[in-house]
Amino acid sequence: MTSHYDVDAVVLDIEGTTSATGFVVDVLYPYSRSRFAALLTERSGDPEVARAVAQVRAEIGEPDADAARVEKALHTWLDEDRKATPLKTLQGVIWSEGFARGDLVSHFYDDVVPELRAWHSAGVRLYVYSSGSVAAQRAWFTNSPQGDLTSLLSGLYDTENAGPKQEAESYHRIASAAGIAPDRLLFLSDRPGELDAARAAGWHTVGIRRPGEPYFEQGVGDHAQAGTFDEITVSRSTT
Ligand SMILES: CSCCC(=O)C(=O)COP(=O)(O)O
Ligand SMILES: [Mg+2]
Repeated sequence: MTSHYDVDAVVLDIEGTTSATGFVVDVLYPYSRSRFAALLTERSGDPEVARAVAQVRAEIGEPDADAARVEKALHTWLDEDRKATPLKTLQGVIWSEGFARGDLVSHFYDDVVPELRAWHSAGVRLYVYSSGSVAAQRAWFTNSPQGDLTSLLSGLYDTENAGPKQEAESYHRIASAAGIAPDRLLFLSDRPGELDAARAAGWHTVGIRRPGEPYFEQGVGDHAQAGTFDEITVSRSTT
């Protein structure tokens, strides 16, 4: 069934929504896993790396953890697919360099990019809100099989600049940063907890349910749902 939304902006989750979780887990995760050790030992003085390492140490409650212990924690979080902010920051450093080097090309489901172009042409602003870091998001949209998509985007939000994805406060923060009223925002995500938080902040929500994705069987509760982006029509009235 096609649903229609009159909104000023659509905010996009990535993994499970625009793009396949399998691609992230099978391609991106191994790429970062094999490069953490070098990053932690050779670039510990980089401010972004140092800040993330301090966050890992705080999270595991070991202020003096050495590089090997930090690496072990990162591997455990990877195995659990835990969306920990410092893990995502360090992955973002590694991935953005991998994309720039041409080692990586991102993935978008076939229905996504044509709809993003159509919504953008209709004057609807597009934002990303993902657990992946802003650096990773930028690299992801720059290096897509369909070319550089960053001109479609008005802003990028992650758990560092907006907060946890399952807390309503994060969605209030994004609405206020974007200068858009909550009821003029539509959030697309595969995870019911994220959709619940967005709705609690007054946003419209559509759960994206794609066969084979981790949340497909669980469903998206009582949120509106779509299997593909072309089941959603979006426009922006100017009155
Ligand atoms: C380009 S971001 C890489 C994917 C990732 O690491 C991630 O955690 C995505 O999570 P999402 O919140 O988009 O489901
Ligand atoms: Mg997701």
